[in-house]
Amino acid sequence: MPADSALPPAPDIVRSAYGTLVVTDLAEARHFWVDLVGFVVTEEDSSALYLRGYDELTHHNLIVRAGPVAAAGALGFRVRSDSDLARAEAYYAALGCRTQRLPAATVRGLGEVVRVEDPLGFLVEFFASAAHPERLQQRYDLRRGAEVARLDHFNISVPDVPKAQAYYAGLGFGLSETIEDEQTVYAAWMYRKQTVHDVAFTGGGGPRLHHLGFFAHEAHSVLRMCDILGSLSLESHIERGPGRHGVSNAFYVYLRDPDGHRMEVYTSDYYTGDPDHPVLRWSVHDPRRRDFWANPVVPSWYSDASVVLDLDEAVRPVTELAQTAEVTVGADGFTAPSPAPPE
Ligand SMILES: O=C1C=CC(S(=O)(=O)O)=CC1(O)O
Ligand SMILES: [Fe+2]
Repeated sequence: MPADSALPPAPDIVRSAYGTLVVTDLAEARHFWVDLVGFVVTEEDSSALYLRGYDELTHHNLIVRAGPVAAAGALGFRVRSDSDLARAEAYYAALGCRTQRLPAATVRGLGEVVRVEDPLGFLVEFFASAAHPERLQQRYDLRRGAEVARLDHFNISVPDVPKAQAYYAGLGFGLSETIEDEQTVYAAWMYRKQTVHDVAFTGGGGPRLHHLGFFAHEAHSVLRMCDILGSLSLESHIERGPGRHGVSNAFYVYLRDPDGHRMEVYTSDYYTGDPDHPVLRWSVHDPRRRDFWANPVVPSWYSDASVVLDLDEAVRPVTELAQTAEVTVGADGFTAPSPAPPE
């Protein structure tokens, strides 16, 4: 990767804005994401759903589209102005990445989009202008399920966490929290908007999408989502939690959709907007790091993630973890934290 000084200016990224999931049964996925989780349908046709949360003022936070293989498509970032689209093309060309400029409305509800295969192997899209559908923030009468407000973050599974951290630092992302020891950074959380993260890196085979994180305003929404699934005997969609994170301090639950794509309902993290915002570094030996009450992380949360597509819609090959694993799966199938250092 060229030194940052040799690169043209990076696009001014405002926030992570939408994810794209390819599903093998659109009707089944619609039932999960709309009927159960409660997303609002901005637009839909026979091949795709354009969904948004109740606070989202642009066209969508999630595109769910039909395809032959369950996979993650593009991760969408909002940039500040149209000139940032040209910056994105120049920046990624200088990185040796393939880029495409898509005419307005190619992605429903958006103006021109620059689509890129980024250096980590993910498909990302940059957009500056978007349609503004009906404002739903105070339509409490419509709220259902987890009452998701907006997309909050992407969590991506990467074989080399420091490489991912350096790439996003080059895009001007701040660092809010890490999980590390003297030798390794196992995970990191980075932001453009003034909250804990727009993107997080989980060490593992990649490029894979670990999960899409969606913000809800109240911890009650996390609990209500779990109660709804329990009431319908659909508790198998609950993978991990509910609980309180150590990292981010958010209250959370993770769900798996019918194709196994992971989503998180996430609430009450914190402000990171001051220029001297200090990094919170968690020891990998701290059992409270991922769940503040030290409830164990289920093995699937570390092992499973969604494969990703390239510009040609082909599934990207997965490179195995290229650094020390954060945890090892014990003989009983549960994770065993890395051994504490000798006293
Ligand atoms: O959003 C998140 C915030 C914290 C955590 S962790 O499990 O507490 O590390 C995971 C996460 O990246 O999904
Ligand atoms: Fe998350």
